[in-house]
Amino acid sequence: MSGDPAVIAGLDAWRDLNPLQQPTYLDQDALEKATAELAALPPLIFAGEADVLKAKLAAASRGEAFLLQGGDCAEVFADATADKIRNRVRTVLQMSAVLTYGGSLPVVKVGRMAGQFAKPRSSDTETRDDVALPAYRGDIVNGHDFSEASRRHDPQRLLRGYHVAAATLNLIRAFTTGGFADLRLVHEWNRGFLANNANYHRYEALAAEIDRAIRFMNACGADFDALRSVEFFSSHEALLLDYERALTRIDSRTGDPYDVSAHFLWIGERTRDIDGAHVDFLSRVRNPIGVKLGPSTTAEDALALAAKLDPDNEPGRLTFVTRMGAGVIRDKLPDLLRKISAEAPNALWVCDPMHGNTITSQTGYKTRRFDDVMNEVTGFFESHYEVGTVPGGLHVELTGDDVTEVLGGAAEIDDEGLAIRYESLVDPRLNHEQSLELAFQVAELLKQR
Ligand SMILES: O=C[C@H](O)[C@H](O)COP(=O)(O)O
Ligand SMILES: C=C(OP(=O)(O)O)C(=O)O
Repeated sequence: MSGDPAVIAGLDAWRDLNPLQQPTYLDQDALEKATAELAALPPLIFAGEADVLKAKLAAASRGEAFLLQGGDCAEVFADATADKIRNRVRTVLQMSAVLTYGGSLPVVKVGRMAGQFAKPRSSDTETRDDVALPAYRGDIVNGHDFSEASRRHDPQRLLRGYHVAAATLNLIRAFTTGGFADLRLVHEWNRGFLANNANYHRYEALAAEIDRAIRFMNACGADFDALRSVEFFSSHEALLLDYERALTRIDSRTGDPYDVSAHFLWIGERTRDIDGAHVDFLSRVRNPIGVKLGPSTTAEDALALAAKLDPDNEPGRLTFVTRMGAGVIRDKLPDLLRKISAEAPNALWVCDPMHGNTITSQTGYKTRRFDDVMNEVTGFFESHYEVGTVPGGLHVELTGDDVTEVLGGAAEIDDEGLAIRYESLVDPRLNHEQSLELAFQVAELLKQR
């Protein structure tokens, strides 16, 4: 038998399991060359950092912390600019300040960033004016332009994805450890936003309270070095198994495999088949991992996933991300929680209020209503409070920019308003102000714990 730890760990078993939602590469040699190059590149994260995150997620599952995971639906290579990355980081930091202060809980900050490049699609093709081309599957697979050349699945994009992820993560690390994330700048993060918006006024008031508390503690002689930097982790859907496999390494400390493309990886709703390739692959790496649970999830499905992905019930290992839809969460989730919590007591439960609430606007945009998003979050908290389990976090598609992709919110974006700045290439994201509004409302729900 081979002594190769990757073989022993079965890291290639997924190849025999007909993975869903994969690109179709016409040139297999080019794919092999690209993945060999990826496999020789340095890791994007260290296994020890993934372990630190795991311990923090374990705290969240016990109700001692709260997970905030957010970022683009699909990161775009051309948008990996300093401004856009800073805006997203700042949005997560501001939301986190609101949640920490309002909920009196540490917030674990995880970006859907530095690798969220691949998208599962409902259809393999997109048709415009009788021309059918492969669907856009994210910048790591093909281009968004509607031409044959752009939509071709190109393995070179795997390498570009790695380098853009590395540059993004580098800047995130600089922002979050170099002083930008210092809690004493809580006011600065709000600078430049519309003065006449209720959510920004509300944020200013909260920032003033935080300032006062900091000044008080300062006067008491507290040491504020710890406020200078924050821990900020990366995550993405582990969809492209050629990419994830090439970035999976054996940890020299423990001899265990870790997927070093991000700290946290999740399995999407479309690829969570218990016998499928994605579940098999992520069951074999030691990162903290998540799995999305949509409205069709049965207790048996979730129990089987827990048994396979987290057979030892390891604290912080498994996160269930529910995305039921505002209309059904109160019917579905309490029952699921009752049936699963005894068998998987250490699983962390997180709410994704976006993916069950997608609609098409009258003007033809793929959108969501802010009220539905909020309604699902409220249903999530109510379900946990009813059953006595822990509502442990939030997973949202958001941007730091002033886009108009989600209907409603304090700015009351309406059907016509969507056209003003609809920039997402796949799913609609909360803009900066809607994200803050969500955080304020979630802080209120956290207070009821
Ligand atoms: O982000 C989630 C999915 O990739 C997305 O909702 C699929 O969108 P589609 O139904 O337009 O393919
Ligand atoms: C595709 C996604 O979600 P889901 O798998 O829940 O549909 C996503 O989070 O990008």
